[in-house]
Amino acid sequence: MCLIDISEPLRAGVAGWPGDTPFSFTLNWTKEETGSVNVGKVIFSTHTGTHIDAPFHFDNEGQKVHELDLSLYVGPCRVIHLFDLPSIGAHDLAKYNLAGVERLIIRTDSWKDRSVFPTSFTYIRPDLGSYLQKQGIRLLGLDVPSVDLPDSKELLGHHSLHQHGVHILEGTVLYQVEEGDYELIALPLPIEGADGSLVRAVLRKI
Ligand SMILES: Nc1ccccc1C(=O)C[C@H](N)C(=O)O
Ligand SMILES: [Zn+2]
Ligand SMILES: [Zn+2]
Repeated sequence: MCLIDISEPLRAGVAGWPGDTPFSFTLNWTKEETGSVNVGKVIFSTHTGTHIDAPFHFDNEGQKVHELDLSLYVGPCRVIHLFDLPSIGAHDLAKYNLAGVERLIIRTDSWKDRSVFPTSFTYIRPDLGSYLQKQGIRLLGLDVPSVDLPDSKELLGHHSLHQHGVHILEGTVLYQVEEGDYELIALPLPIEGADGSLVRAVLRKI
C-alpha cells in the first residue's frame, strides 16, 4: 500500500496566518515527572498547515466541523496541475474533462517557500463555485493557505464555493504529486463547534 503524505509537518515555526496562534507542541509531563509516561500538549489555530474549512469559518449560519459529512474527505480524487496562474476560474478548467470527479485537488506550486507565509499565491475567482458544482465536485483542495488572498474581507472565493456546495481543503503539500486519479483521505478531527480542523491528508494512487 503506497501512501503519499500531502500534509504539512507540524512543528514550532510552521508558517501560519499572520497574527494567528503559533503552533506549539511541548511535553507537558515527562516520564520522569509522572513515573510512567510522557504526555504532550499542543496549541494550534484550527487553520494551521493542511486543514479543512468548515462553512462556519466564514458564515455564522454555516456548518461546524462536527456537522460535516465525512464522506467528503475520503474517496476518489483527481489531481491536476495549474502552475503559476495568478488566479483560477471556470475558464482555466475548461480544458479538463471532470466527469465523475467529486474531489478535485489543484497543484499550483504558487507557494514557493513553505517555511514562510506567502505574500501572494494563486487564488480562486468567484465563477469557480458554480462551474465545479455543475461538474459534480464537492471538495476542492489546494496547495495554498487560502482560496482567497490574505487581505480579502469579502472572501469571494470561499463564498462562491460554499454557495455551490463545494467544501475546502487548504495547505496541502503537492510538490511530488503527479496529475492523475487517487484516493484521498483527509479527515477532520471531531472538534465540536469548530470553524476548521487540521487534517492528516494522504493520497493513494488508483
Ligand atoms: N487564521 C486566520 C486568521 C485570520 C484570518 C484568516 C485566517 C485563515 O487561516 C484563513 C484561512 N486559512 C482560510 O480559510 O482561508
Ligand atoms: Zn482555512
Ligand atoms: Zn479558507
